[in-house]
Formats: sequence, structure tokens, C-alpha cells
Amino acid sequence: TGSSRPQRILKAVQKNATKGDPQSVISAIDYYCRHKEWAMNVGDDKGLILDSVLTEVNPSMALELGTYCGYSSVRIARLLSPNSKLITVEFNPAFAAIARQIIAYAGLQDKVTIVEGASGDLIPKMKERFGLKSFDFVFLDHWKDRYVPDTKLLEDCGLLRKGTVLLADNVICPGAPEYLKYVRNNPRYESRYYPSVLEYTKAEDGLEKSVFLG
Ligand SMILES: CCc1ncnc2c1ncn2[C@@H]1O[C@H](/C=C/CNC(=O)c2cc(-c3ccc(F)cc3)cc(O)c2O)[C@@H](O)[C@H]1O
Ligand SMILES: [Mg+2]
Repeated sequence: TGSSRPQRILKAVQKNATKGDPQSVISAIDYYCRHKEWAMNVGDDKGLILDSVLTEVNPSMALELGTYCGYSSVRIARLLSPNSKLITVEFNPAFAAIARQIIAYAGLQDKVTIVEGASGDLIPKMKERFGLKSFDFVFLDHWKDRYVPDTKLLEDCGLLRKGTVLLADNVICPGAPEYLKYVRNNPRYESRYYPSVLEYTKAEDGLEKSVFLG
């Protein structure tokens, strides 16, 4: 049987990027997915917004829901301060295996922990498993109908603190209408939409940044 898209993305990284150089890994994936084969990475346009929000927050503990190939894990981890960590959740073992190799190729394996499983099962175990109080930053990029239930679960598990920043991908395309309703009409969140484009295309998409007010 042939290779998978994530396997071909890993091959493109190994061929075109420099080991230990996160920016070259990001550029290799963006080049491959723009010119050879589209893939659902947050991409370079929305990636610049992710970079700027992340730099502003400068989180000690970051969470990502939906690792896929690890593209946004590399984007996030490369900007973390020393001793800051990213936990990324992925339930497809094949995707997790590729992501682990891409994150390691970028030299970021010491800053990123990939946890395999469904977010709904793992979120309630985070405090005990990682000895953490709360997350400073959460990037939502998994199944779009899981954004609301997982946000509520993070609240209920006390994993959000006053000032925690949630950043959600794809709120226009494929869309997360329930999530937008949830965070925009909720006194416990201060939300702002960042317009952009769907990765590697000219279609409209954007990121929603929501600050938890406690
Ligand atoms: C059960 C909870 C749960 N727990 C743990 N891991 C989970 C999970 N639910 C999902 N995963 C993993 O996350 C990734 C899925 C991500 C889902 N993302 C999109 O569907 C998407 C689509 C487009 C687009 C496609 C086609 C178009 F035409 C236009 C746009 C663009 C985008 O940027 C997109 O993010 C995979 O690795 C899943 O294994
Ligand atoms: Mg996405």
C-alpha cells in the first residue's frame, strides 16, 4: 500500500529542512502543502497570527487540541520561553507518530509532550498527570464540533484561569458556529476575530481569540 499524506509531509521535511531548525521545518511543510499537496495545517498566513498572539501571551503552559502532523506544535514550541511547555492532544496514533518525528526533527522534543487519546478523556486527567494548575494558552484545531464541549470541560476541570487565552482555528472554514456563539455571547469571555485565509488558499477563514475572564 502507498504512503499517507502525513508520511509524505514527513518525507518533505526530512528532504528539505535542516535538523534542529524549526523555521526550516515550517517552511518545508508550507512549501509542500502549497505547491504539492494541500493539508490541514494552520499554515503560513494564519500562522503569523498564531505567532503574534503566542508571543503576546508568552505562556508557561500551553495546550493544543488536534496535533495532526505537528505543524502548529512546531510553530508554538519554537516561540516558548525556556522551561515553558506545550501539551498537544492527538487521538490518531499514526498521526501522533508522524508528529513526534516532525517535532523531533525541529529539535523541540524537550518542549512538547504529545498525549495520545481523545481530548474529552484526557482533559480531566491533565492536572494529576502533569501536575499543572492551569493553562495560559489553548490552541483549538481538532474536530470543530468538539470546540464547545472541550472548552466547557476545560472550565469545569479548573484548567482555565483569569486571563487564559483560547485561540481557535477555522471558525469560518470549515466553521465552528456553535463555538462562536458560545464565546461571543458569554460574559466570561472577551472575544476578538482575526480575519485571514484558509491555509494555502484564497478562501476566507480566521482565528477567534477568546480571553477567559474567570
Ligand atoms: C475527539 C476529540 C479529539 N481528540 C483528539 N484528537 C482529535 C480529536 N478530534 C480530532 N482530533 C485530531 O485532530 C486532527 C483533526 C483536525 C480537524 N481539522 C479539520 O477538520 C480542518 C479542516 C479544514 C478544511 C478541510 C477541507 C476544506 F475544504 C476546508 C477546510 C481546515 C483545517 O484547518 C482544519 O483544522 C486530526 O489529527 C485528528 O486525529
Ligand atoms: Mg485547522
